[in-house]
Amino acid sequence: MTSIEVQRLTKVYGTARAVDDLTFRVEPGRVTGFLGPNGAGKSTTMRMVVGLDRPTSGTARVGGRHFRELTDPLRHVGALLDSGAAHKGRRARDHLRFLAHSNRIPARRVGEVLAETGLTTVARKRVGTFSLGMRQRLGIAAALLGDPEVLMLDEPTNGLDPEGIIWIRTLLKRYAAEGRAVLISSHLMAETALTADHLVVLGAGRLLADTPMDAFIRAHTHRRVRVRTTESGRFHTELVRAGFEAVQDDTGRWLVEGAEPADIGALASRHGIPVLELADEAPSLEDAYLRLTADAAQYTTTTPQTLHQEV
Ligand SMILES: Nc1ncnc2c1ncn2[C@@H]1O[C@H](COP(=O)(O)OP(=O)(O)OP(=O)(O)O)[C@@H](O)[C@H]1O
Repeated sequence: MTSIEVQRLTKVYGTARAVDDLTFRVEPGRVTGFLGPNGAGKSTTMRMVVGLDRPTSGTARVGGRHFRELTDPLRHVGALLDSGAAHKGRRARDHLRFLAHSNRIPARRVGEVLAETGLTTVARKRVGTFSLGMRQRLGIAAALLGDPEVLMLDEPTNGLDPEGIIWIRTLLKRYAAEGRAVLISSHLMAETALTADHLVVLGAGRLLADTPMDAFIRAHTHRRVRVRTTESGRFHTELVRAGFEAVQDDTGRWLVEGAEPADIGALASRHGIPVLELADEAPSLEDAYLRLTADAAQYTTTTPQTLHQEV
């Protein structure tokens, strides 16, 4: 089983450190979500993994080897970094045939990946006539062509329709379940929460978190209970008296921080306050991510040398 190993990886453009002393591993058997604000260094890291950019220092390896040392690299690493990479005048099938031939991949794989990505009926069309979503599917088909142990996709859902988004989610999970290493960058938090088991989060080129999804959400959010009552004012008074912190949303519901529904239900009952709604608000990946990146941005402006690493 193969992993991606990034070790003290640094890329400097001029005076900017696009990637800054980054160390993490993408383990086989799970989907790793690669998150970070625009310009955090995700694409640059991925480009260095597949040898499209040269590190200023440090290493990025696949199964212990540099990408350039791999024979027939598409058979080891499938990558989608730029769905516009295929020549516009070329037919989709010919594009894949060329890639298969140059990587000594059996020609039958071309038909298989066209079918897998839903492109069979447009295989003879020129790439220049493709929609954004079709180009994205072709990029994914190219990544899958060599039946690789490692899959690395930059924003795989870009341009995909709702059916396509479910399809790629299912495919990535299946690949991981087969023991492959899967790394996907994304800005779509709800989608990442459904797809990834593990997260690597960057901020300004540095590692902010390398942690299982559940642990990440737990570490950066509080549980909240949402309550609607007919006696809002009295309920709030009793909450405060019992030591709870609560804010009211614009629908009049109270959001009680760090509370359990049973405690809040019991409190309301003790004081004879009718409860119309009582719900556990599951914290989201988006909440956790925004909290972490906001904290990190604040921290970097004050103490740039000692950015917290949650590894
Ligand atoms: N070829 C280049 N020359 C100069 N600077 C570059 C180059 N490529 C990337 N950068 C800079 O490196 C930093 C990291 O960019 P990168 O594209 O890796 O971020 P990203 O996390 O993938 O962002 P996004 O979420 O917007 O795709 C940015 O500040 C970017 O401007």
